Amino acid sequence: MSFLAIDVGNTRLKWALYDKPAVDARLLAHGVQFLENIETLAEGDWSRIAAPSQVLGCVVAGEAVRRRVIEQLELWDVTPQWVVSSSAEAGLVNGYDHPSRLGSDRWVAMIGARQRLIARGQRRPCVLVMVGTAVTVEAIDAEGRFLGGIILPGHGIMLRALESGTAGLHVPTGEVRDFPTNTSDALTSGGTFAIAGAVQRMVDNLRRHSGQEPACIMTGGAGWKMAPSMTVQSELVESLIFDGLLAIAHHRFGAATAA
Ligand SMILES: Nc1ncnc2c1ncn2[C@@H]1O[C@H](COP(=O)(O)OP(=O)(O)OP(=O)(O)O)[C@@H](O)[C@H]1O
Ligand SMILES: CC(C)(CO)[C@@H](O)C(=O)NCCC(=O)O
Ligand SMILES: [K+]
Repeated sequence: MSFLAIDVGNTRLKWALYDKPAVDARLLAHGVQFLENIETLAEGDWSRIAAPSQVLGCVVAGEAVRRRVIEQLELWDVTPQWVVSSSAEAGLVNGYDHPSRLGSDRWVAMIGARQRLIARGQRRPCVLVMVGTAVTVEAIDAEGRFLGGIILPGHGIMLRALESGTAGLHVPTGEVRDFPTNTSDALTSGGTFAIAGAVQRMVDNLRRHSGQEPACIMTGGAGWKMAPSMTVQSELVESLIFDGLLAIAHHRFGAATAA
């Protein structure tokens, strides 16, 4: 009955094992590996967990990485399924020009966010921020339609771009300050304000569009670093991609299992 959910980002693979493919599932085990260490999974972390009966993943790291993950999954007699963004799934409608070109991590996280609001009886517009290797900021209306979103470089990419494009910006990580007075603080605050400012702008856009105050939900490996510097009130939910994978699995496998 157990269900393995996998999120393969551009830097790290995150996995979580649940007792069933359903929104009320219990977490049994979880872990994370940098992409360069994927080959250790079958003989390492995954050798210590019970064989899952279903596997559902989302991959944005490319086909070669996906194949390396599939090789590790050969440890068990299970055929993994991979989420491809579609025009509608699990209560969310996709407004992208070409729905399948939307990153599956964005799609899955939005499904997780929508599910979370509905569970609380909050049918309100929502801005979803995902802070990973890249940062995405999505707008979802009160009816569950993804209106559109933005992609910007993550903190690490911003810093590396500045380091490689200039002579004088090789400095240690600094602090976030309102008025930075040294290079380290100026760079760290610049990256942080870029992300916080982009979120503020999307919240303004969505408020203007919908005439309602949007909820703001944040997720991703570096979400906790951004949380203290946000200018809009936001809720940090570390597990949003897994919540989304559970919601999709619930629709795909759960109904059949319960019948
Ligand atoms: N102070 C900071 N604030 C925001 N982001 C930061 C900060 N410091 C580092 N980062 C960036 O956060 C990025 C994402 O971190 P992490 O690898 O934990 O996220 P992730 O969700 O696992 O990423 P992915 O899913 O893309 O693999 C890193 O590339 C790092 O550059
Ligand atoms: C934007 C990222 C890198 C965020 O992880 C990923 O969702 C992706 O590769 N997306 C494909 C392009 C798009 O979403 O429009
Ligand atoms: K991600």
